[in-house]
Amino acid sequence: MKLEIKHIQKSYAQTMVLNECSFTLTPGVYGLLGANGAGKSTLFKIICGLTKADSGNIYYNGNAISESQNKFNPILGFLPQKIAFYPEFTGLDFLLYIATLKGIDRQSAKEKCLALLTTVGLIDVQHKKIRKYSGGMQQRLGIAQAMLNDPEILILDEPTVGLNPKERVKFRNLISSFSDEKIVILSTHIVSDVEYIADEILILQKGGIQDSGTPPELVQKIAEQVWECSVPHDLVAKLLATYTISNQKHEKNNVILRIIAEKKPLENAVQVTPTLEDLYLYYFREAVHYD
Ligand SMILES: Nc1ncnc2c1ncn2[C@@H]1O[C@H](COP(=O)(O)OP(=O)(O)OP(=O)(O)O)[C@@H](O)[C@H]1O
Repeated sequence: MKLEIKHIQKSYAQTMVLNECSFTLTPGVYGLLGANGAGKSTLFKIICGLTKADSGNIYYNGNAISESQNKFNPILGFLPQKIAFYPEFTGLDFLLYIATLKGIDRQSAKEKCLALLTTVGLIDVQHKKIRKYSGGMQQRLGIAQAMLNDPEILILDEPTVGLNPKERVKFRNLISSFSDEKIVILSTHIVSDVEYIADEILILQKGGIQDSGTPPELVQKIAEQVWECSVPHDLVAKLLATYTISNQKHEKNNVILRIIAEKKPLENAVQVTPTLEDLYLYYFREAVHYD
């Protein structure tokens, strides 16, 4: 199973969003990391045939999907960033409706919907109207609809938005159990969500995949560039303006700063083991603001 994204180009008016974007996915879980506006949703919509690329193509097992989107759709599951629910539908009715749209036969549809509602922890509220669901419940229903056709390729745009910590853990387990022999690609701003489940991280920046690798491989790139040091409170503002700071812990008399820098930033700085969170800051420092 192979999904190849080749030379995708996409602009909106004068803004180039994707520029010669190319990468290949085989079965596994991929975390797509990118700053706001990097083009993650655009890329997903192009793969799903909801937005047209200006040029380039996508191949599934060697076949260009633009020429056979209808054949490709049944093996695809997609959770868009903003899903349009019918608020007066119940959770079960909504899934049955999506099952009809996906062409799942009526007999197995109900069975599948109930099984998925159980998996995402909504079975007890299956007859409740969606407008009464919390944000996290709606998100879980969105994840369920994406999985309804047991897709070979599952694309989830910010799937963990609105989930509480307990739901996040459940989500990770759900993806791990689902991902066998499948391609799962998810975007998120919450680095810890992909740190544990993604086999590979893809860094989307400047219109293309700038870097990719397992979390330990990627983190290795900044192995000697993460420092911790204790500084007085009145020095923090100046250091924030000078360095990329991935964390600050305020203590009674001082502040412990975690600084990403090629050279030792302060006399008392000690090198520490980098995390994926540090790496995110390293790549997207220009896009991160503290104001
Ligand atoms: N339909 C559209 N018309 C014009 N510009 C668009 C359209 N869709 C997206 N854009 C712009 O393209 C860029 C990429 O947007 P996209 O939503 O793909 O990024 P993203 O990485 O998913 O961002 P976020 O993490 O904020 O959701 C942004 O500058 C956005 O404003």
